Amino acid sequence: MKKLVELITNTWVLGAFALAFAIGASFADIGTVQMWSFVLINILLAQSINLLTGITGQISLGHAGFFAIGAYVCAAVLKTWGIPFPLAFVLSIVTTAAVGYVLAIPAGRVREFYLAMMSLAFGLIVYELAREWRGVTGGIMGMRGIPSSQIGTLNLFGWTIDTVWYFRIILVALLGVMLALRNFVKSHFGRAFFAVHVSEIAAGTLGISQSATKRAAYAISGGIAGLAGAFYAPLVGYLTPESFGMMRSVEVLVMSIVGGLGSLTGQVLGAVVFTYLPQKLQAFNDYQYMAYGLILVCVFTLLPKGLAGLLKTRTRYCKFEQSDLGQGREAATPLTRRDVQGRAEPLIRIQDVTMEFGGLRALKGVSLELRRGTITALVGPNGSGKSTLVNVISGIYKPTSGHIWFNNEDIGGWPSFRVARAGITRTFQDPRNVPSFTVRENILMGANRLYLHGAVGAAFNTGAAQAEEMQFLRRVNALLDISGLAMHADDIIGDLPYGIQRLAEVARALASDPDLLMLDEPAAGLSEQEAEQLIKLIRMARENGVAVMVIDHHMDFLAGLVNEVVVLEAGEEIYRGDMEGMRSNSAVIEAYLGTEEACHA
Ligand SMILES: Nc1ncnc2c1ncn2[C@@H]1O[C@H](COP(=O)(O)OP(=O)(O)OP(=O)(O)O)[C@@H](O)[C@H]1O
Repeated sequence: MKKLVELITNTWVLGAFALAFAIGASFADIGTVQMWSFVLINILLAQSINLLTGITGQISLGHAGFFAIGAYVCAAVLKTWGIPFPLAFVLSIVTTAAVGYVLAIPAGRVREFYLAMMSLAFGLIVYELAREWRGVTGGIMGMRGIPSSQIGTLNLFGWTIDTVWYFRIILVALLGVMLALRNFVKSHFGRAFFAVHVSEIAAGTLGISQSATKRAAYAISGGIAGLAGAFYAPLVGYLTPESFGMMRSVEVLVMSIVGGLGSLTGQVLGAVVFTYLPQKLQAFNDYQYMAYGLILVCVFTLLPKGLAGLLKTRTRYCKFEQSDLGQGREAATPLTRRDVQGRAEPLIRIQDVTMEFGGLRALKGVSLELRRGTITALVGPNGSGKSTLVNVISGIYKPTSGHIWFNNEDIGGWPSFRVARAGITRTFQDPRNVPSFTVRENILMGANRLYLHGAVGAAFNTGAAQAEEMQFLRRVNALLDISGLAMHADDIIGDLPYGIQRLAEVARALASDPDLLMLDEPAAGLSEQEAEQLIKLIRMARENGVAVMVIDHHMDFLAGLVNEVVVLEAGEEIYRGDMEGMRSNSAVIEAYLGTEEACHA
């Protein structure tokens, strides 16, 4: 099955299919070709909502709003200005992308039910505008006289575009959009979009700006839906608000879910089914919506991954597979070697940092310096403020007061993505990988902050984009080898044991080539062998000049690994020095007394 799916989704095979349909359109009756065009428009719509909802995780209950804007803008400029229709299409795309970008500003700040309500409101506002802005849209009486392929009034520089040619134009545009989307999804942008979907906090610590990612997703998704609308207007030649109501938005979302959220191939299946199904169900007369509903319920319960689940295929989030990397090419070094000699000044200086949560002071004027090429352990009883300190340094919390000096800048209060881009990375107490990604894709995501090529390079899969991806994949390979994860490289990480997920998260943090690496209880739940691999990774980071801070309760693990220990108690530093001194320090013993950690210590 996998081979079959790979075959039918191969670019050349898809091209051959498209060519067959393009030629076949000359022999099919006009009604059939018109129907094919509707399928293509629905595929565009499904791809558009899939990018926003399936990949970026931003539910959209008002997607028909973008479709409507695209259609009305195209229709209005074609009717009133008489410009060539490709230009009208560009205007539709630009307008809907701009609307999407602006909508993302409020929508990007809310989640779940609030986001659903906001997107619903967007769809309703556009629908009401279409009904009430009679001067432009014709209101409920509709907009007539749009140059149409059906009645032969659509022209391009004197060439009349009939239904068959119009279908061919939509087909070419759709293929272009799908290829660009496929390239985009497999790039660091696709991985960033999905990272935001899974955990906005973790995405931030990988250098991914949550708000910029959402704005980009809304703009691209809006632009594609706008293009679908632009194609729709001359196809039907007549627009009424009823084509863009709430039902249309729901239909688009359902089409994408039934096809398989997240799957590009699934969207094609969903769109085909949902263009033909309502027609076929007309045979049930008054009961057609009941039959429609029943089919939906069955699909949702029996096929949780939609029709794409039947194909047993998954969307890849990486441009190359292991086999593409080639054997015997020069091995990459996993980290850039930082010169430590003669750099006595600390890499990061935490100065008098206080963090309050309401009335609770989790950190009380903590000061700390970390140097390149050293490992510092941060220990202390539960609730002493260790994770809070890591959260403050990594930009997840804004400190109530104090400074964090890094490269001569006070980064205290910077957003997490900015901190990560500056070279500070971390792992979490509970690993925050992307469960549906492979180990390789997860680790590659760590390199996100280092990519230089932009969205256009990613969509067109330029040579520079490929070279960069290849370069980071080689680094990932080196990290896979060092961490002992090579045999799991292409396994889905969510299916693997906890210890492997933890190791992969550490490898992912290292893939960002950080200056400062902070590990929050990295050894918890690891087997002895996995703990050894972890130690190897941490030592390798130190040898390359990375400053490492490790929170852990396991003194056996820390002993022999760290250069310095800092002990926190109730948000204050109570000890700083070596492991030996810590074991005999009375303040430390008192802090731990009666707790489980005392036994370890
Ligand atoms: N977001 C938050 N809101 C309110 N209180 C918080 C928040 N985060 C941490 N705290 C509180 O701050 C204190 C320090 O918590 P923190 O998680 O930093 O401790 P810790 O030393 O990492 O503990 P553990 O070893 O159990 O992880 C605790 O009292 C905790 O309840």
